[in-house]
Amino acid sequence: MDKNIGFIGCGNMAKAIIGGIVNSKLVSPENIMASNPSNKSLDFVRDKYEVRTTNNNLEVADFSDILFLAVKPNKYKEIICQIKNSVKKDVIIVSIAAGITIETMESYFERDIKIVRTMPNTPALVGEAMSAICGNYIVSSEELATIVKIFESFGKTEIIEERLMDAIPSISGSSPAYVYMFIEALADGGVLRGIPREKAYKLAAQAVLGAAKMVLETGKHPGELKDSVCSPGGTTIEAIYTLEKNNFRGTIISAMESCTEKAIKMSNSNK
Ligand SMILES: NC(=O)C1=CN([C@@H]2O[C@H](COP(=O)(O)OP(=O)(O)OC[C@H]3O[C@@H](n4cnc5c(N)ncnc54)[C@H](OP(=O)(O)O)[C@@H]3O)[C@@H](O)[C@H]2O)C=CC1
Ligand SMILES: O=C(O)[C@@H]1CCC=N1
Repeated sequence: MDKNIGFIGCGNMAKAIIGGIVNSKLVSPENIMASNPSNKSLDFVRDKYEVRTTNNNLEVADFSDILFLAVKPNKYKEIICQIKNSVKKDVIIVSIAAGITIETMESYFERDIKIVRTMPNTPALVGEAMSAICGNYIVSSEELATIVKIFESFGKTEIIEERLMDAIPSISGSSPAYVYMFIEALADGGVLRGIPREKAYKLAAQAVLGAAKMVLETGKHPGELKDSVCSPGGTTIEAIYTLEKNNFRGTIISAMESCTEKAIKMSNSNK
């Protein structure tokens, strides 16, 4: 792709996306530039992915046809005020922040500007991100398709109505964290019974990967797939009974509600 892609902020999420894009070879490293106040993560992406780096956000603003704002949500106002007069006229701004609406970003820019609001996740680094995407009224369908192509270089995408964006962290943006906790718990349970820890992580993580692939590739309902694991009178149904008694599903849905409430609160407070 013949576009310059910039990243203001080079933390966990920017590093994952840069790694995903470079690994996919969609864009050549010299067409990617990242800025950050401290050098550690810049040195990392420069050494590992051979992308351009700078401490100067304005240099990235000036360079980019597509500009990712990869800072914390509470920095968006400050960053947009800093760069708004330095970005290219037709730049597409890509937000990856939880809890910042398109309307809020438009108000920070104080003029018509192309904005695509997204919610990716860190598995971008291994080409397995899940990203929700929506554009503002100025972004054409071709421009949105270009952004989707970039996100598809490091994972899967869904176009989502903006009114649903505050619910996306709970299901795919933040959920890798709970899945890691689940994998850690599975491994601990194995270690409790004498399975060596490294083998326990592999056994647990591959079981989660395989189960996720079954949902995505068979198209079967997760309940049907669960039933096929539960031999009558067998081991699995004992585990299911314990999970149900301990409100496994209710606990996950409650956690997701907390996540979404936080995103809504952030969207309101960032206005
Ligand atoms: N982590 C995740 O799983 C996901 C995160 N997101 C979103 O991604 C965004 C970034 O999150 P994440 O990567 O986790 O956060 P990090 O804290 O890892 O990264 C933020 C980066 O911004 C840098 N920064 C701070 N101030 C400035 C500035 N003035 N100019 C340029 N860069 C600056 C920080 O540098 P320094 O450390 O030197 O201060 C840091 O490297 C957030 O908006 C978040 O909502 C979205 C989906 C998933
Ligand atoms: O914790 C956060 O706020 C960010 C957004 C989604 C994942 N991490």
